[in-house]
Amino acid sequence: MDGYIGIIVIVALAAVLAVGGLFLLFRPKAKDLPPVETPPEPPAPVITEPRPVGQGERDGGGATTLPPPAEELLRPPPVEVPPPSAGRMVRLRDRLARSQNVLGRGLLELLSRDRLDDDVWDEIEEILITADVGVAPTRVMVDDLRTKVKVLGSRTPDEVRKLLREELLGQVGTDLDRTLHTSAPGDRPAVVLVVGVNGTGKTTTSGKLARVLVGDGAKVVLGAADTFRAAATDQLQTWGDRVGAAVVRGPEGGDPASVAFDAVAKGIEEKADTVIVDTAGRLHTKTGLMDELGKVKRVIEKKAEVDEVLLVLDATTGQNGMRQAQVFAEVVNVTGIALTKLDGTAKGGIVISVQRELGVPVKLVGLGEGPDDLAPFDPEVFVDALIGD
Ligand SMILES: Nc1nc2c(ncn2[C@@H]2O[C@H](COP(=O)(O)OP(=O)(O)OP(=O)(O)O)[C@@H](O)[C@H]2O)c(=O)[nH]1
Repeated sequence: MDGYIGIIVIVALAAVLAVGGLFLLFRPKAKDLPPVETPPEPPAPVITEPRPVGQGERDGGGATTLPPPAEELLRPPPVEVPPPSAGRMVRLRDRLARSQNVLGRGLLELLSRDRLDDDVWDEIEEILITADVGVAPTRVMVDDLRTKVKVLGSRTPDEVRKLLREELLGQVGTDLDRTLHTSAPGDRPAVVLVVGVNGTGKTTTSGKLARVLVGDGAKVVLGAADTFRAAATDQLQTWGDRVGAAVVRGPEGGDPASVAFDAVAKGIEEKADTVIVDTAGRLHTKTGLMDELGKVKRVIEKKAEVDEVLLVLDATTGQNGMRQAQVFAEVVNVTGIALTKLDGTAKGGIVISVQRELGVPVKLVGLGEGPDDLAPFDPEVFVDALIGD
C-alpha cells in the first residue's frame, strides 16, 4: 500500500512540474501584449503671425472697413505720366508675332521648300487670302514672288527671307505719309476727329491717343461727342483724368456737333496742342447718322480746320471693314486709319487691303487692351514681326 502511495505522490509531483514548465515556456512576451492605451497628445497649438490691424478690426468691427476720410475722397487720383510714343511698336512686337504667325512664318516655310509646284503656290495664295490681304493684292504678290523665285533658282534661307520681306514691305508701303497731324501751324490746336462703326474701339483709341500725345509732351483736350452712349462719356472722362487732359462733355442725347464745337473752343482758349473729338459709333448704312457725322465736321470747321480724321477699324471684322471704310471716307474725308485689335486676329493682311482700297495709310495700330497698347504704325517693325528675325 505504501508503495502505491509513493507512486501516486511521484506522479502528482511530475504532473505539477510539467504544467509549470509549460507555463514558463508559452507565457506571453511583453511585445505580444496588447498596447497600453495612452491618452492622445493634445494638438499642437496653431501659432499665427499677427495680421496688420485693419481699420475695422481696430474698432472691433470685424470685417467692416471704414470709408476713407473725406479729404482722401475729394483728392483727385494722381496724374499719370505715360511713356513717349517712340519705340512702342517694337515693345508690342511680340503680340503681332504671335497673332500673325501663320501669315509670316507660314509663307516663309512654304517659300523655303525645294520644289515650289502649283500645290505650294495654291497654299501660299490661301494663306494670303485667309489673312485678309484681299484678292487683287494676293494675285499681285503671288505673281511677283513666282517671278523672283524663278530668277533666284536655288534659294538659301536668307535669300527667301529677304525676298519675302521685300515683297511684304512693298505691299504695306514704306513711302506713305503716316504722320499723325496732331500739331497745327500757328497758335491754334490741331483737331483730330475719331469716327467709325459701333464697338470698333473709338473711345478707347481716343483715350490711348491722348496718352500717346501727353507722353510726347503735348497738352490735350478731349471732346466727348458720343452723346448717344452715356458710358462712353464717362469712359473718356476717366481716360482724360488719368493724364490730366480736360474733357468737354454735353448732356446725354445732346447735339454732338455742339459738344465738338465747344471742345475745339476750349482747346483754343486753353492753348492746347491737340483736341481729340470722339464720336458715337454709327452704322455706315444709316444715312441719317452719316449725315449727322458730316454735320459734326462742318460745325467744327466754323471754329478750326479738322487736321486729321481717324477712321477706327476693327481688324477682326475683316473684309466687312472695307465697305465701312469706303462709306466713311465719302462722308468725312478720312485721312488716317487706326486699326484696332490686331493682337486678337490672324488677319493682319487687312493693313494691305484697306490702304489699297482707300488710298489712306494705316497710322495707328491697337495691340491690346492696356492703356499704352496703341502704337504709331511702323511698316518695317510690322513685317519683321510677321516673319521673325
Ligand atoms: N484686344 C484689344 N481690344 C481693344 C483694342 N482697342 C479697343 N479694344 C476693346 O474694344 C472694346 C470696345 O471699345 P470702345 O472704345 O468702347 O469702342 P467704341 O467704338 O467707342 O464703341 P461705341 O461707342 O459703342 O461705338 C473695348 O472692350 C476695348 O477694350 C485693341 O487694340 N485690342
